[in-house]
Amino acid sequence: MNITVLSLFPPMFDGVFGQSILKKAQDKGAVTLQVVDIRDYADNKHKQVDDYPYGGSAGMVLKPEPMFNAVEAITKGKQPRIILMCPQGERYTQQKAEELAKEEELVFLCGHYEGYDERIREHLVTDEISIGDFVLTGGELGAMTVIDSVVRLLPGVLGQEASHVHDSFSTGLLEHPHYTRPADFRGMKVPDILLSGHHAKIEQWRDEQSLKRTYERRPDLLVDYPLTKEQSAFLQTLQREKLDS
Ligand SMILES: C[S@@+](CC[C@H](N)C(=O)[O-])C[C@H]1O[C@@H](n2cnc3c(N)ncnc32)[C@H](O)[C@@H]1O
Repeated sequence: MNITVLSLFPPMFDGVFGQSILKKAQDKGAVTLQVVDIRDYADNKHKQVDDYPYGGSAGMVLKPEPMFNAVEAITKGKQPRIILMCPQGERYTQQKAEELAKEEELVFLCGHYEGYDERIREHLVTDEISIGDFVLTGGELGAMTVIDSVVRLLPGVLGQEASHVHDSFSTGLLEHPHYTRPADFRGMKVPDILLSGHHAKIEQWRDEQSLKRTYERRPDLLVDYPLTKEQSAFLQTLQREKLDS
């Protein structure tokens, strides 16, 4: 996969792209990550990329020319998804990460200041993504978040066993709890079942814990979740326990 980010602050990406899974994914050849300075595509003498809003109001607005110029130069002959980071966009989910991970080429546009000229949204982009109902200073942190979540899904990036298939949201539920050594830490003990070596029972415990955790923390995820007969029965037990408590 090739990912290009358009930003007014390219150095912000140095740390994140140069560490951990994003670095490994590049080293393995699973992804190329490129950050382009929008200012390089400004077509005026002073490399101005923003201007006052028509109609007047506080803040500056990103001009259309640099964004259009940059996208046209980068995408020559290709038709990649062009993703605008935007608090007014579709709220980002694991399902969207899985969808984007199937693409060969992605381009991210990071806004700044008060926002960007509306013609960018209307005529340049294919997707608008919000990483949550809050406002960041710029699209960079959002783009990093989306890129990280997409790249870890690419084949081979997380190693032989694709551990992300068990991650929260990938299954539709929250993931079960994890424990590691020591089995007894200051009197806080690891559940006996995990030390039993009984794989089928451990799987059942994990499945139930995943359901319990989702029921307690994110019951909204259960609304459309296709429960098995066993899961329905376990959920009813949890509901009865709640009523009795
Ligand atoms: C200060 S914000 C502009 C907010 C805009 N005035 C509004 O109210 O919708 C500047 C830029 O940060 C990015 N941004 C802010 N919040 C975001 C969010 N929740 N998700 C994705 N990008 C965000 C966008 O690229 C946005 O253009």
